[in-house]
This record gives sequence, structure tokens and C-alpha cells, in this order.
Amino acid sequence: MLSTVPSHSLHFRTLNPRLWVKILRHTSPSYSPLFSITTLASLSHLPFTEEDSDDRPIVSNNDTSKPGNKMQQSQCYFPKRGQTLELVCESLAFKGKGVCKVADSGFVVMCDRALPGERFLGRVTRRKGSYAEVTKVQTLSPHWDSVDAPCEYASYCGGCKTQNLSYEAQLRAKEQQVQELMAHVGKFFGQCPEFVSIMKPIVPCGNQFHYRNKMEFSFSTQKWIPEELLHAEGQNGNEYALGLHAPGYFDKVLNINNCLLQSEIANEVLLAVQECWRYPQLGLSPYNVHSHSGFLKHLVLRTGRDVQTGRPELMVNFVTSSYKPELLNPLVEKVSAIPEVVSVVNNINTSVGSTAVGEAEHTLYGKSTITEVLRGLTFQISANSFFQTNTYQAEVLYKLIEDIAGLRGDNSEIVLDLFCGTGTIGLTLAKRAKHVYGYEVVAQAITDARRNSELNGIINATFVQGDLNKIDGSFGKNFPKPDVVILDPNRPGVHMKLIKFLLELKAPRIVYVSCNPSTCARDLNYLCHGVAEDVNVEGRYKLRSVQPVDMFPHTPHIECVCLLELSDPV
Ligand SMILES: C[S@@+](CC[C@H](N)C(=O)[O-])C[C@H]1O[C@@H](n2cnc3c(N)ncnc32)[C@H](O)[C@@H]1O
Repeated sequence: MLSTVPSHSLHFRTLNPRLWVKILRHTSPSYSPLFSITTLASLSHLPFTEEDSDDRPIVSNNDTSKPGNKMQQSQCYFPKRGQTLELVCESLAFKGKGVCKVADSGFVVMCDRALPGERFLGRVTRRKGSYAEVTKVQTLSPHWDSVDAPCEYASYCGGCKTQNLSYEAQLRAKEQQVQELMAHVGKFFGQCPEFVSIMKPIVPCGNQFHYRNKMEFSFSTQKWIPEELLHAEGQNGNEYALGLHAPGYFDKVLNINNCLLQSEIANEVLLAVQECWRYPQLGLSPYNVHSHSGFLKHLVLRTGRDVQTGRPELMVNFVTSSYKPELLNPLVEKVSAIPEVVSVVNNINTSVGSTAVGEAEHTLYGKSTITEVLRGLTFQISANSFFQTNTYQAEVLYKLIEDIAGLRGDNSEIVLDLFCGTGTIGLTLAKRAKHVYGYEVVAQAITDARRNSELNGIINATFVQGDLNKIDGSFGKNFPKPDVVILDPNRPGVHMKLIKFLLELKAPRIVYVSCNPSTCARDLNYLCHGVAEDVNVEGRYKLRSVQPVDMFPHTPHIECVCLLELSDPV
């Protein structure tokens, strides 16, 4: 029987910058671009707990028992709001923020868009207990890895944060982040002699631009103008905008005519819409998120591929606050004149929130879905179905998953695909498996997964809708014991109930695919070392490999594929 969870309220907190504060406080002040065993050795004793994920201060002003000690000095030192500091960025951490230490005190500050090695002046904007946030005022000397960002919006846009760091340096920073998290949150350094060989070098992304097959732009009554452009001639913050949200603003949008992350053809569509949607005679108004009035909410562009010709095919999705197709007609005519546009849909979203998913959908031109090919299988993609956003790198990722899953290929093994989405991973494994069982919470994704298996003539896959955070004793009764479990949760990671289930299930192999290395490291720690707060939960797995994959260049996101093997197979 599964034991009860003593303190699971802690479990779903996302590990936050405080963790980096602890790591950084104890590392050398000089920037070390590569993973350093010395650094990690000096860190291995640090008590990284999940308390690091809440907002309580982890240091106090009173703790000054050993004057002269650098760490103690840092505990006494707090910069003031508005104070300007000269800083050197040491590494990239949480959400791609640059991490720096104040000279002499070692006090940690975080700065958006500061690059490792960059010396700059930063103004303190916020104090957060044990660390402070600063905004960059002026770069004094750039890092030698800095490059000119090719995108004209790179300095202001919330989309790409590290475009002006060379791609090689971005990869090094991501690799270092994963290693440090696995060492300290996963507690693998020190406990695992093969740690260095387990950590694989990051797989770079072959296409560093134009890699996103889906982009969501927002219409707004308020065009965001960056501070440094405020006084430039002709700049007016009251104009309408269509583009991406300014970092930190839900109500201000940076107007964008071209985004280097999406396909060239998607940019053609964006420009076509930009050229005409403001014409007064069309009577189109952007949605106002304050007064909840207005019509146009989002423009979502999805790029797929015609299975027969291999040519790109595009879906244009107008998300509006009500159903008035006659108002959209001129825009539909304009975009459907572009030959690659094969589908124009209208999602109606009457809620006051900013989500682009509609309660109702109408097809205004062409088909209601587009297609894409992945690992030789065809997938139908509708406006709201989940699909890996970087198709090129998803091919690489799924090949890795297939290799790591290590199916014998004699169709004798059972695969359990947890958090299966539209079934893409399970379906790519089905040809080598006896049967695939997929579980997923979103009903529409399960419908898509079943349709995708039919479309590809796959009959050995079963997809079930269910919430994996709410499993009970009956979970596991409807499928045979798996040989391989695929775990692909979203950012919060795996719930303790499921961790315990997996530890009881004792599948020989688990492939953990993660888009958040901090929660991944936490869960791997539980699966390998048990749960410190619950002596009844013992770890049963050995970590065999951690393979970071760069799916999203110029952003802080990191994907990892990890292999776990049962310690004592019975
Ligand atoms: C990172 S996606 C992976 C999707 C899929 N494996 C793929 O590669 O396309 C995570 C999936 O987990 C699903 N999910 C999130 N929370 C869940 C829960 N509590 N129970 C079951 N599925 C959940 C999401 O809806 C999403 O489809």
C-alpha cells in the first residue's frame, strides 16, 4: 500500500532564484563558463532544501557571529532601492537572468539581459530578502562572447533574451545550469561517483532562427515604447499595437512586423495583417484588457507541412471576443491570398483573461487543421492542440528518446507514456513495442492522440484521459507492468503521488523528459535517493544519463532527457 505524504504542499513550488543565490554565494567570483568540479566539490555540503523555493528570507541581519567571513558580510549587506552598483555578471540562471555578486560583500543580485562576463552599472529595483534585482543602466564592458543581435527588437522584446550572447556561450550557460541543478537539487554530486560521465554535453539546435512553428501575437490598445525610445520623434504610447507583450506587462504590447523565431512565410502573414488591420474603414478594434471592450484579441500563426509536397502550410487563427465573421472578412481575404495559407479559423474567447484558446471555433477559409510529419508519422494539428513548437529539434529529441528507451524492437515490451499530450512520443515508440498506454489530463489532447494513431494505422496504442496528480489505488490496474515509463510532465514536474506509484511499480527503465531542469532534478533525487521527509519512501533507481537538448535558442528554456534504471531488478 502507498504511504501517505507528510509535507507535499512543498512539492509543487517552482524552485526560484533563491536557489541560485545559494549556489552563487559559494562559487568563485570569477566567471567560470565551464562546469567545474572544484566549484561543485565546494558546494556539495550545502543544504539545498525545498525551502529555497519559497519567499522567506534565507539569511538574516542578526546572523553576524563570524565577522570577517565573506558570507557573513553578505548577510549584513543590503543595497538600497535606487542605488547604482557596478557589477560583473557571473552566469545565467533562473529565467535567463544574469547573476552577479556585489564586490566585497558577495551579495547576490539578478539582472535581466546581463550576460556572463559583462561589466555594467545596474540600478537596484527590488530587494527580495536574500538577493536584489537590478536593471541595467549602462554596459561598461561587454563580454567577449557578446554578438550583435540580428533582430531589431532584441533589446526590448520579451521573447528572446540572449540573442546578443554567442550561441556557443548560450549552450555553455545552459549546460552549466543543468549540471549545477543535478548536482545540488538532485544531490547527485558526491553520491554518484560516475556523475561526470552521466552528464552529457548539450545537443545544439541546428536551426537557431525561424524554428518556432507556432507564434501567438496580441492585439492591444497600448503600444509599448521602451524607455530609451520614449522621446524619439513620432513615438506615441497611445497607438494600437500587434505584437508581443513587453516583459512584465500584461497590458502593453511591443509592435512587431517581423519575428526571427517564426517561419518566413508566417512573417509574410504577420506583415499582411499589420498592413491593414488599423484601417478605420474596417472598424476593427483591439481588445482593451482594462475596460474589456474591443474585438481583436490574438493572432496565432501555426506552420506545418503538406505531407504530399513537403511544402509549408499555414494556419491563421484570429482570436476575437465575439463572433462577427463579417468584420474579419477583409483580413481573411488578405491572408488567404498567400498560397501557403490553407486554413483560417476564428476562435471566440469571451473571457476577460488573456488566453488564446476559444470556447468556440469557426473555420473561415480552407481546412480546420494543418499537418506535420515527425519521425515518419503524420500528425493533424488543430488550432488548440499541443504540438512540439520546434519541429526540427523535436525530430532530434524524439530520436534521442527512442534510443534511450532502448526497446528491443521485437514487439514484446510495454510502454507507459505519462503526460502523453497528443501521443507523439508513444506513437513514435509504438512500432517497436507490444503496446503503448498513454495518460493525459486534457481531453482534447486524448482525442487528438487517438485520431493520430488512426491516421498512422497504429493499433497497439491506448490513450486514456486522467489527472496524474490525483491517482489513487486503482491506477495501474488497467495496464500491464511496463518495461519502460516515459515521463514528460510540464514545468511543475511530477506529483509526489505519482513518484510513490512509480517507486512501487518498479518498471526497469524510466525516461524522464523535462522542460524544467530544476523540478526534474528534484524528481530524480526522489526516484534515486528517496524522500528525505518520509523514511518509508526509498529511492530505487540509478541515474544513467542526463542529456540536455537546446530546443529554444536565445531563450532560457532547456529540455533534458534522462535515463533511470531500476537499482535491483527482480
Ligand atoms: C510537456 S507536455 C508533453 C506532451 C507530450 N509528451 C509531447 O511530447 O507532445 C506535458 C503534458 O502533460 C499534460 N499534463 C499536465 N498536467 C497533467 C496532469 N496533472 N495529469 C495528466 N497530464 C497532465 C499537459 O496537458 C501536457 O500535454
